[in-house]
Amino acid sequence: MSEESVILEPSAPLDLRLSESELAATREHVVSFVQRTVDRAGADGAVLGLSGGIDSTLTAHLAVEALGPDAVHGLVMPSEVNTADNMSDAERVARDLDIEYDVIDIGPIFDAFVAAFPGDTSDDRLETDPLRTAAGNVRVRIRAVLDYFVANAENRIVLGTGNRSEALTGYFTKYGDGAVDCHPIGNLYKQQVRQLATHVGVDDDLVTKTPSAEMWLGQTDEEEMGLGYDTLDAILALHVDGPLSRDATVRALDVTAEQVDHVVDLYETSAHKRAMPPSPDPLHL
Ligand SMILES: Nc1ncnc2c1ncn2[C@@H]1O[C@H](COP(=O)(O)OP(=O)(O)OC[C@H]2O[C@@H]([n+]3cccc(C(=O)O)c3)[C@H](O)[C@@H]2O)[C@@H](O)[C@H]1O
Ligand SMILES: Nc1ncnc2c1ncn2[C@@H]1O[C@H](COP(=O)(O)OP(=O)(O)OP(=O)(O)O)[C@@H](O)[C@H]1O
Ligand SMILES: [Mg+2]
Repeated sequence: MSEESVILEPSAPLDLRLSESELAATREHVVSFVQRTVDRAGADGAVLGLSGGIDSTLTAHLAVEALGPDAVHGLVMPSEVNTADNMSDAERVARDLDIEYDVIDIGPIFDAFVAAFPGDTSDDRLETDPLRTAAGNVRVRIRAVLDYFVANAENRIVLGTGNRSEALTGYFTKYGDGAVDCHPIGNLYKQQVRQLATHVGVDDDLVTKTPSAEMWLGQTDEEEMGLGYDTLDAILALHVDGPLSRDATVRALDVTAEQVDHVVDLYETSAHKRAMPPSPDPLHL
């Protein structure tokens, strides 16, 4: 973590945990959602990217429960900014679930994109924003292209792995990891993703791993967003999704007004990522 970044947690975090019976109901709800979505699409199964992170691991577990291992295809898509540990965890998940999977090195595809771009794409520039984010988003979008190649070729749908915390803050790449056919765990805050993962039997080291988009070396979600998931989830649940005012949220969570404003800003500035691209109203000439 860089010296200037500070991740603040509330002194009294909101307890968003689900009870065992709620976890069982949520599991059943998501599994039947995946079954229904595949059925309605007339598809033969699903494809998803496996990163070794908890969102894709939980989604893969629930997809296998819904469709059976033969109907789930995983893609592990490393590049030079992914850690070997994460990629071997991704393969471990596929092997443990007994699903078909491919490992596709996206490094050469990314290099071709960079080589085709007419501007200065020297390594120094690619490691500094705004090009660092732009380049990371290219990697994410390359994975989406490969997901859809498999979906088209094998009559599958693409399963997204986005959760509610990411959706409400816009913490995903538009038309990258957001380019999917459905989000099975899209109603769960990150804390609930971890809890459901434990409930369905995901290994503890995967549940407790530090969340990272791996768009560049050393990236972590919490450092980039400027607050920890427990704080973020609590503010989302009470204020953005819930009825509490800004001041009541500050009092209830012992967070600062600036933290609440920061989350509201993430929510408001990412509205375009949660909507269909707009066109002007029809003009009847
Ligand atoms: N108001 C508006 N109305 C319509 N469109 C608007 C817009 N503002 C920006 N845009 C468009 O959106 C673009 C910016 O959005 P986008 O291209 O997504 O790029 P951006 O949001 O800048 O970057 C993606 C963010 O998501 C994070 N991420 C990505 C992938 C995975 C994960 C993870 O958790 O694993 C996290 C990543 O670390 C980064 O912070 C602009 O360049 C513009 O084209
Ligand atoms: N190297 C990769 N290979 C295959 N898929 C990937 C890779 N990196 C990211 N993805 C896909 O993009 C999704 C979004 O990444 P994200 O980091 O939000 O989720 P995660 O890695 O599953 O969990 P966490 O947020 O805890 O790191 C992943 O769930 C996965 O489907
Ligand atoms: Mg990740």
